[in-house]
Amino acid sequence: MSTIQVKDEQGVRIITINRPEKRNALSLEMYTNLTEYLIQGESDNAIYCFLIKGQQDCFTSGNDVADFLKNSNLDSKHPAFNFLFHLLDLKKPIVAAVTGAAVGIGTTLLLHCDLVYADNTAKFQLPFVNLALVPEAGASLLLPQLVGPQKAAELLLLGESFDAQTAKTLNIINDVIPSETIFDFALAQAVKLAKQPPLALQASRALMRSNKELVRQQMKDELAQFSIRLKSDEARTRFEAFLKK
Ligand SMILES: C/C=C/C(=O)SCCNC(=O)CCNC(=O)[C@H](O)C(C)(C)COP(=O)(O)OP(=O)(O)OC[C@H]1O[C@@H](n2cnc3c(N)ncnc32)[C@H](O)[C@@H]1OP(=O)(O)O
Repeated sequence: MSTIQVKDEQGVRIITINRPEKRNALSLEMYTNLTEYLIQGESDNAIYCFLIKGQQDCFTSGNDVADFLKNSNLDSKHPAFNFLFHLLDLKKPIVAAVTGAAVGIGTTLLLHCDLVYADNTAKFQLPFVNLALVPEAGASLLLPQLVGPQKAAELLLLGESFDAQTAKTLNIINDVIPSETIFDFALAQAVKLAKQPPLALQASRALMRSNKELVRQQMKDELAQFSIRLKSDEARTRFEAFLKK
């Protein structure tokens, strides 16, 4: 079974993260596949929108922590960061359906999505500092803009988990949807987007993201810090502690 599954339906490219035994932790190969599916979908004239989801009990636990230990050399071509830069440059809209854990990049990628739905099992967390790292995906810029600097400091510097209701109050997600219907609901919303006039949809989306170059620069600055921190003793100690647990 592939760890990233893809299915095209009613003009929507549905991307499902599928590595349940590791709580959908994202390996290098999974990032590469995610990026390929985004690139293919962008150039496919029959695709108008993306939907990203995980399993019913887990969205993604974020970057594979074991990979952090094995591959500590980072640049913009690293599969995780390459994926994030492609996400930034996407023209077609993205819907996300979050169920269970959405940790690290599992939460920050949502800041690049257009419509985000979660169920009551969703648990968001940004444990970058806890892992002796720094935020990525432009979260150090986008999150303070979205939730205010004090709340962003609480989420990013303390790195505690928060639930779907909190995420809704903070405007990180659009709505909380019952677990039984969340995937159908998210698909229906994606199909609605797919039926909009595509050029107007994409042009409007681009206008709403007029700070894109600022976000790109922030992502480059984050990457520079991230790669320094990733090699630090304090980070390696945290990764080893998690893996030994
Ligand atoms: C550029 C991007 C950066 C980032 O994304 S930074 C964030 C990195 N992610 C994390 O730090 C999250 C680590 N995972 C967790 O905190 C917990 O897991 C969860 C809260 C997500 C779920 O907890 P529970 O339901 O108790 O599951 P469990 O027993 O901890 O994990 C089950 C198996 O999955 C493996 N696993 C979970 N998350 C990861 C991960 N992120 N990287 C590698 N492995 C992971 C475990 O080790 C274990 O495996 P075994 O059954 O072999 O012992």
